[in-house]
Amino acid sequence: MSALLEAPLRDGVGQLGLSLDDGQIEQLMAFLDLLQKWNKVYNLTSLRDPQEMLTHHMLDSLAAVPPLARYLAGKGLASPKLLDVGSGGGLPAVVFAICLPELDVSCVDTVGKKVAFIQQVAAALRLRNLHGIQSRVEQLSQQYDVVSCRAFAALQDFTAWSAQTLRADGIWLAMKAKKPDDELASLPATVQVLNIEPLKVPGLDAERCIVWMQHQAA
Ligand SMILES: C[S@@+](CC[C@H](N)C(=O)[O-])C[C@H]1O[C@@H](n2cnc3c(N)ncnc32)[C@H](O)[C@@H]1O
Repeated sequence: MSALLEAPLRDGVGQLGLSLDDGQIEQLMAFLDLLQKWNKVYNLTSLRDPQEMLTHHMLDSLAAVPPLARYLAGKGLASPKLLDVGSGGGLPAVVFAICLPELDVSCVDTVGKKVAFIQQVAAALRLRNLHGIQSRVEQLSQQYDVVSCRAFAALQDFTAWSAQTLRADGIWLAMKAKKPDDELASLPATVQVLNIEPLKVPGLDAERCIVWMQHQAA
């Protein structure tokens, strides 16, 4: 079924200016298949239509890859580490791990079966840079260069609950629909907003952005 989605996926990847090899396209397609196959068992997403999964989940997540890649290239880190908070079925984490093989991606979620799904995806797609952690993010102590989220929580909760996991010189990447003015206004002085970057998702006529934030220097 989802083989029919390969052409629109390749088209979207092209529109985003991403250069992915055939192996990476195969991994993205295989991830879509696994999401569809296990959705009912693991309750990963409310979307059931494969075409919607492509646009609303996969292309939506892919749209954040070029900005993330630019950030990582600018930092020049030898082995960057990202934590995706509340990653559920692996969005955007699995897409990041496929497109950026040099990035080590950890997914934290409270729900064991969602973490089991991430581990299953990592094994099936041979993604050695993808890991699942079952925990509340508040209970983690390891630190990361980038801490991301999508459809997780208001910015003030996301940053408060994950603050101890972000290195002093690290960055938060929060994927949002339209610019969340109320949430931005509620952020404490300890969080500095660096940029609100609009995203254009191929095939989706909707507002999307990344809110980039960092620890405010004391
Ligand atoms: C709406 S889902 C979003 C899933 C995915 N990021 C996406 O965009 O489709 C939010 C996820 O956050 C997880 N979650 C909620 N509170 C959490 C916490 N304190 N720490 C870690 N995960 C949490 C939930 O179990 C759920 O899987």
